[in-house]
Amino acid sequence: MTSVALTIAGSDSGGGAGIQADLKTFQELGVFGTSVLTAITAQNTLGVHAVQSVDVAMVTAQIQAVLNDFPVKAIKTGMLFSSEIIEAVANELKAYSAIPLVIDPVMIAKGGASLLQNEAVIALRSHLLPVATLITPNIPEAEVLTGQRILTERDMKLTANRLLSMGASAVLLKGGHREDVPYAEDLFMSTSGEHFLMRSKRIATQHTHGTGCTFAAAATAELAKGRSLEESVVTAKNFIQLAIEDGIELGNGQGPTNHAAFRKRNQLKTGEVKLIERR
Ligand SMILES: Nc1ncnc2c1ncn2[C@@H]1O[C@H](COP(=O)(O)OP(=O)(O)OP(=O)(O)O)[C@@H](O)[C@H]1O
Ligand SMILES: Cc1ncc(CO)c(N)n1
Repeated sequence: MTSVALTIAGSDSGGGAGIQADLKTFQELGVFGTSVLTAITAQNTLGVHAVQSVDVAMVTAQIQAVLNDFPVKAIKTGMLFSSEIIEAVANELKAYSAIPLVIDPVMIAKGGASLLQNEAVIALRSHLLPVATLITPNIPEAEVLTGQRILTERDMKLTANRLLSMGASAVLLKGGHREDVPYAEDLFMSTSGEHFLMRSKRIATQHTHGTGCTFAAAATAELAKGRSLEESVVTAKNFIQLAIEDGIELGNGQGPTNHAAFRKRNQLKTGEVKLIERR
């Protein structure tokens, strides 16, 4: 049977992030993608030029339309924009707690534009973090969620632990923003005690628009296929590594990654991503 995943996120007219990145990633990983739009952004590789949120009632109607009809096996949230939308999403998903839920706590686009209203951080923390099967913050997002500064690997571990104590079942803290190390290293930690770092070569490129969305969407697709959390994040890391490595130079700014790279190579490049400190 075809595996189905749902993304609840914002539209990126530039196609590299948001709903568009999620649907492309689902498709590349062999999963049927459904979507609920929370906001529309007028966006390209140079930045976010305008944002308009979707009415809360319309967000709710989309979620009901999808979940009442499709056998959704994993759900991902991305840009949620306001506390009203966060509350509505949390409320609608209450009846579906058996479906794995990946929360990508999108706050700020790479160019600096805000994709989440300041006061909505509280709603994210209180309504979605506690029901997350996996939360995938980047370093600045994890700092906002916990109030802890992250400068070192030790800080990453302390912060991931803090996010678990705030209610998430597992945390994947992305290290893309750490410029003090020559590699791109993400930390996985779960309440079951599992813990490892995923290290890959840091690629020298400015074309990293949508890396976070793509990573979380790949993990969601794998969960929809019934893979374990650990397998899903490892595949997602391989997927994003190849997508960045095979970047397609489009636009005049921070370009998108190549969502087709993983399938094109048709295999995991073993050795590309190292798992370290596995416990
Ligand atoms: N230059 C790079 N080379 C290799 N991997 C990278 C690079 N930059 C980011 N990554 C990887 O991409 C994934 C996404 O991390 P990142 O911290 O960039 O997310 P993000 O800031 O949420 O992205 P965005 O906001 O653009 O969606 C992580 O697995 C990270 O290790
Ligand atoms: C719509 C949207 N969602 C998420 C991001 C974060 O990459 C973005 N730039 N745009």
